[in-house]
Amino acid sequence: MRQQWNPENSNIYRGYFPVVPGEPSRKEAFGCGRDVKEDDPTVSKTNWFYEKSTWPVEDGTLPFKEFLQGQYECMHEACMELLRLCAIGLGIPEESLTDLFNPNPCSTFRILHYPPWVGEPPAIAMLEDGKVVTTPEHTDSDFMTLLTPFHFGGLEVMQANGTWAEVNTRPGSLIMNIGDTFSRMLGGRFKATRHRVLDIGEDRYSVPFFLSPKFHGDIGINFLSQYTEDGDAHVPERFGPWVLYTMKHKKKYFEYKVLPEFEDV
Ligand SMILES: O=C(O)CCC(=O)C(=O)O
Ligand SMILES: [Fe+2]
Repeated sequence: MRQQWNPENSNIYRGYFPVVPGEPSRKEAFGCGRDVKEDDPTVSKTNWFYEKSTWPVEDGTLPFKEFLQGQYECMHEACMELLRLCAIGLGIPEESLTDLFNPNPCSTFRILHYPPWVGEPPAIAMLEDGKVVTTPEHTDSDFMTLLTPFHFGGLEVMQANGTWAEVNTRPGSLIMNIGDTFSRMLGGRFKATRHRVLDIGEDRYSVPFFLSPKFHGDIGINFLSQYTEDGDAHVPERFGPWVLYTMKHKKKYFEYKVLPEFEDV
């Protein structure tokens, strides 16, 4: 469990977080990343984006750590392939987006459990039409998300006309969401997907892979003009400080409320 909920633990960012009463987001989750090399000189010790993933003790019945680490790499590779296709579609060199994730992406692979509301949900979770959320509407702050929803319903996306549409899940398929980082770099040419999760009245599980650039990756605006020599000049900006500011001051998700500041230059 993260330090926020168990002061005996040193992990701040990776690991388990519990259901928090009174929050409109009703979920518990375990998240892991790809560990950086112990002595990587490019990674500051105070940078908790790169803290080592923490793992539960295993009893041998399920290779939990090995399975999740394997799935992380599988999802990472799928994202790289999708980004090569995006680059081709945007008319820029094939590896111009994948470079942002090499060698130390800040991505998180998360397994999520949404228990149904028990009793009356807090007013903050209720929608006007009587629906109840277990995750309020939001866009993901990352670059791109690949989501495994299994057969569970409950996920809704906002359409271009401003109305909500239910996502029909197909077991064996993935859902791809564009995140704020990618959308902002492209001046909104790819739109960040606004989405929310509704209470389905029973336990719900989903597995998102939040693809995030390396801490020093340049995610500045007008990204394309570096290649097209067209439009306003690119403004370099590092992913880490930008997303930290967004998470702490703009989005204020309960699971990130107490993230400490750090200097990493
Ligand atoms: O559980 C889902 O279907 C979506 C999860 C989600 O939107 C998120 O964790 O950001
Ligand atoms: Fe999301």
